Amino acid sequence: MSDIKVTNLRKNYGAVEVLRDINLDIRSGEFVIFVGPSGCGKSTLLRCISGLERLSGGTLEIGGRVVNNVPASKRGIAMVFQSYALYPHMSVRENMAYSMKLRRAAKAEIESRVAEAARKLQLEPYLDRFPRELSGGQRQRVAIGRAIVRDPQVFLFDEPLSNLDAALRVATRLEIARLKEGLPDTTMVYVTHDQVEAMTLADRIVVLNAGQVEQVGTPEELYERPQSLFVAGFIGSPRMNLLRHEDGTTMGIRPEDITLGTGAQQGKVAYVEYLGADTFAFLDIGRPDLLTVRQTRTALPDVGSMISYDYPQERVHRFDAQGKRLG
Ligand SMILES: Nc1ncnc2c1ncn2[C@@H]1O[C@H](COP(=O)(O)OP(=O)(O)OP(=O)(O)O)[C@@H](O)[C@H]1O
Repeated sequence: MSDIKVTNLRKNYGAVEVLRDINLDIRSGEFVIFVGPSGCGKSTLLRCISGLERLSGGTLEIGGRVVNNVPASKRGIAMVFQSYALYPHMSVRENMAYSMKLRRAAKAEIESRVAEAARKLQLEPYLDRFPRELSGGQRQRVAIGRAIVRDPQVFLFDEPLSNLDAALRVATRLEIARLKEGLPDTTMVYVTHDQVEAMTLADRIVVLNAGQVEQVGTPEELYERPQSLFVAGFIGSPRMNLLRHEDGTTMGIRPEDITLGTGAQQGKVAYVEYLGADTFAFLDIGRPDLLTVRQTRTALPDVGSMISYDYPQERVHRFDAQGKRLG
């Protein structure tokens, strides 16, 4: 069992409270992703789970055991960072074998574990290369392989793909998705600021805001039923249109839920963005913010023209003056 239970966790640096009142239940084998704006405390929470940081309050349990005072090396976890930190003078094989050698594991066991990890991560052709002879994506896979070899109960990832270029990010993201399929019992906790990673990899996403949990849910729950204005504006790109009413309540409508060329409401096309499969039209509807409309494979409206728009009432999200979801 490798479930993680966080109860009333608090973390201060001196007088500065970075995390407060964090309560989380991460099930054994679950893939959970922390997202939130820069500085909200994602990495700090991950480091508290790993044992790299001490909690200022609350309890942390891994596999039913309180680990507040258990050192990082004894928690049965492996961590993969954004900087892969491979040993430059060791081959891929040696890098992956190193932790088991330190533990004085039997040679045959080391070999079979390294071979298994290399197979899972498609690193077999590179086992005798040195890190300098690998691409960034391959290096990151070696770093993941090094962690797999240790056979952790819990895998922690801190923005593992953020140093990779766009194409490698996609390829390595798919590797991580496959890895997750191949390790169904290993609990994975992952920090990212990339929405696509969060939406595609996570069983559940934890949205953090200023050191507190804002909402926990499946990608679909967060997208379809954001419980607060904060989550509504944070999850989804381009972001949800948020129209504030005089009574303080806010109405939200996602760009893809609006149709152009129909309906009684009108806006002036301020500009359009053509992205190939998608087109974004930005309408001036006499409010401070432009209305973003996402269309797929339709003719571009003319900039400067007036156009009608409509949206189904059942796609509208409503929030009270405190930013809480209504209904
Ligand atoms: N050692 C430290 N001493 C003091 N403050 C710290 C320390 N480490 C982090 N902080 C502060 O704690 C807050 C949370 O930092 P953290 O790195 O967890 O944020 P994050 O959500 O991971 O941000 P990012 O997305 O930018 O990486 C920040 O305001 C940061 O300045």
